[in-house]
Amino acid sequence: MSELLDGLDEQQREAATRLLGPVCILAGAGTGKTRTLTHRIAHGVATGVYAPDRVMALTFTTRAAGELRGRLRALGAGGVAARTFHSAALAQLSFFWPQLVGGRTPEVLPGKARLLGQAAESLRMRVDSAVLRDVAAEIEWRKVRRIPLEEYGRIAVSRALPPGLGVGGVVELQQRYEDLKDEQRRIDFEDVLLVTAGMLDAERRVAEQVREQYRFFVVDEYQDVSPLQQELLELWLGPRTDLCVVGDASQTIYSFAGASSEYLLGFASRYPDATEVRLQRNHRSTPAILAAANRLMRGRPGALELVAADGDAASAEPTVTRWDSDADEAGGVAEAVAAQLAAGVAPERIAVLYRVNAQGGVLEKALADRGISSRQQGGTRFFELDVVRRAVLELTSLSRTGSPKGLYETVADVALSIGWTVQPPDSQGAVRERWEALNALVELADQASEGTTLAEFVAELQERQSSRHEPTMASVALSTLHGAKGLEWDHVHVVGLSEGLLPISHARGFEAIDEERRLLYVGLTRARRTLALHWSAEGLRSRPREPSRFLAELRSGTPGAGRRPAP
Ligand SMILES: Nc1ncnc2c1ncn2[C@@H]1O[C@H](COP(=O)(O)OP(=O)(O)OP(=O)(O)O)[C@@H](O)[C@H]1O
Repeated sequence: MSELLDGLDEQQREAATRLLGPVCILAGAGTGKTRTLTHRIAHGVATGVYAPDRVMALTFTTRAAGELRGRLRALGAGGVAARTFHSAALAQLSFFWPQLVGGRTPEVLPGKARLLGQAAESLRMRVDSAVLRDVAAEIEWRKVRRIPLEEYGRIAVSRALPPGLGVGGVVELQQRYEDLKDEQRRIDFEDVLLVTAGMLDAERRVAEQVREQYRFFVVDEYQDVSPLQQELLELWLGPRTDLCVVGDASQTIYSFAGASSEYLLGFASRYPDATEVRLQRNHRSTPAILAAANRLMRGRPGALELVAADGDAASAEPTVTRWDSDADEAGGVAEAVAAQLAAGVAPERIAVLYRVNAQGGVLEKALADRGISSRQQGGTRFFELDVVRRAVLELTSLSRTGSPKGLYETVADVALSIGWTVQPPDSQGAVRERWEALNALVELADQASEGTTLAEFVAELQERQSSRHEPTMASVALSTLHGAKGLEWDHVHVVGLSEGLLPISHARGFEAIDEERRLLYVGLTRARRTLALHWSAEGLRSRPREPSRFLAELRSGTPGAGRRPAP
């Protein structure tokens, strides 16, 4: 048996050896989806079942595509295409457009706001940027579901539309936006998929050529597929069935963007001959954390019962702490983080998670007040930080002219010239962040394998930049629950577990509340070793708050719940 299968558990191996035909891998949080997927592809390539350039691995984010590419390369399957739906479609569109239509491919709009503003102006509608944002969201909602504008006009009456416009206004604005876009020969993000699907559907030659190129398809995080993406996937496949999907219905947290776990859960009925494999052995968290996570999802469609791969019976129960106010909560969490750091935990192994971005600021400050550096996920990207840009620029030019020193010394010299020091600065905030960033670059150079040249190192930095694969900085992670998807930390704090924050106040109705439940589930399952849940009893202007309904569900049978953590 190929040694690529050695590091897999039994269920993972079963999934990784089913190389042909329709395969559906229902995989819970922390069960090693990416490992299974990448080893499956690499196994297929190593055994000669797949020609690497005929495999297409699809993801939903650039970060996930980059991670997949990196892992496949490391497993000897670097020739496999790992792309987002969007980039795969754009590549095909750019290739076929000049042949079919002639001329250059239409420019893709970087966002909708500007053109929507022009559309509103030409209709003499007075709307502010918040309304334009809401209308842009409506356009996206409609297009990823493949709903024509006329039909949208009929269903929009039951949608929460931006104030002041009415259904007629929203439809009119959307129509004008589409017209302007056509006049200017531009397309938007969703059009990339719509136009590519249209092209494949209408032009047999194009469909045949694309199908000839790609024979085996793999989709990661399949619970996030939208009707539009599903349609494109079916067009890519044609009559063939060599499709492997991996997903977890309990982690569907992008319904607002069109994600639907229906396709994942309905796979077996669409492909009656499909092989279905369930991954339920969780390699990440302790049994106590998994018990809480399982309780939260019990009875939900597609929920998988997670079992700890290493059953450490002595694992600590998740704690629940009530605080008097948000400020107390932030201070208390910062104290708890300080205690974890003092006990020797590395900062990058700790995360504080919350529902909305705005909650991050107060936490960042509370941590900084205690001399703890933190980093908000989704803040300024690593490679966009000023010092990192300068360092990459200098390293790139040095790689061309050549450097007399070894890789580590060269990178350290460049970092020193930009302000890095061997010892970290005492101060926090921006100074510390710059230091951490340069230090992360120096560490990358330190960890590079023996004999890596400067040119190779620079190429790796560029690959990391394009795939958003950021090096780890020695700081505590602050992240929204959405931003935490796919990540893991030893110690996780989730704050704001009160009604109105989680579930968030605008989540009304069973479906919307269930999406909030799944968001919390994603948060809980990020924790490897300890999980601390927090809520505060007083909101803005001293308004009293109730604990989140989800806490009651987690609490049942959780002995440590309801108590303050031990000092
Ligand atoms: N067979 C295995 N043996 C040991 N560790 C494993 C195995 N499979 C996965 N892991 C580890 O378990 C953790 C979870 O794996 P991974 O991140 O791939 O899971 P996932 O299914 O993508 O999780 P999620 O959906 O929750 O983000 C990782 O730390 C990974 O290294």
